[in-house]
Amino acid sequence: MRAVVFDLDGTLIDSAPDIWQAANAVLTEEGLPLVSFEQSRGFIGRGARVFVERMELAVAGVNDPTRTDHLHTRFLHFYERAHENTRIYPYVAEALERLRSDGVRLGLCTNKPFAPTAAVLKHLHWADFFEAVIGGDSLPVSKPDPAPLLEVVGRMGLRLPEIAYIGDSETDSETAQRAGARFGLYTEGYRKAAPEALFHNFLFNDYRHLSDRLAQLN
Ligand SMILES: O=C(O)COP(=O)(O)O
Ligand SMILES: [Mg+2]
Repeated sequence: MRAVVFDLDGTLIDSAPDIWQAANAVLTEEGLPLVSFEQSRGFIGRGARVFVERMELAVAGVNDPTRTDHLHTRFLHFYERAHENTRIYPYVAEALERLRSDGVRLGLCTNKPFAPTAAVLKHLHWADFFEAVIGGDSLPVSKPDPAPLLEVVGRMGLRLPEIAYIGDSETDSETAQRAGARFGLYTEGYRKAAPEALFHNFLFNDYRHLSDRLAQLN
C-alpha cells in the first residue's frame, strides 16, 4: 500500500454541527423555517449544491433555481467560516501519524467545496498534511463519479492498485466501486444504508484498527 486517500466529512472530521449552523444561518437570513440537526446531517454527502437543494426542498417544498443559486452562495459564505464545532474523530490524528511514519502517503478526496475544505484543513493545522486535495467543485464532476478519486491518485503520481480509499458514505462506496479502488468504510459517519449493503473491502469503527485493516489488504 503506497498511499491512502481519505474522504473528509464524516470520515476524518465530524463537521455536521458546523454545517447545520451554516444551514440555519442562511435560512434565518432568508426568513425561511429552520432545519433540525438530523435533517441537516441527512443532506450531507453529495456536495454543497445538493445539500442546499435538499435543504430548500425541506423548508420551502420546491426548488426555485434563482433562490437555490442565492442560498448556495450564502451557504458557502457561512460554510467557509464554520469550524468552531468541528471535531476530529477519535484516534484519527494518531492513525494518520502512524501511516506517515510507515511511509504511507496521504491524499484527500471530498465533496466539500474546495474553499471550506482548505479553510478547515488550515484550522486543524493539516494544511500540508495531504499531498493532493480534491474538493467537490475542483472538477466539473464530483463523487460518486470516479474522476475526483482518479485525479487525486494521478496527482500523487500513483496508480489505483497502489492506494486504498477510506470514506463513510454511500457516495464514497459507489465512487470506489466505480473507480475499481479498494475501499474501507468508516461506520461512524453520515451513512444511511446498512454497512453490509454497501461495497467495501473492510469495515471499521475505530481508527486504532485502521493500519492493521489496511495491512490485511496486501
Ligand atoms: O460536503 C459533502 O456533501 C460531503 O463531504 P465528504 O465528501 O467529505 O463526505
Ligand atoms: Mg463523507
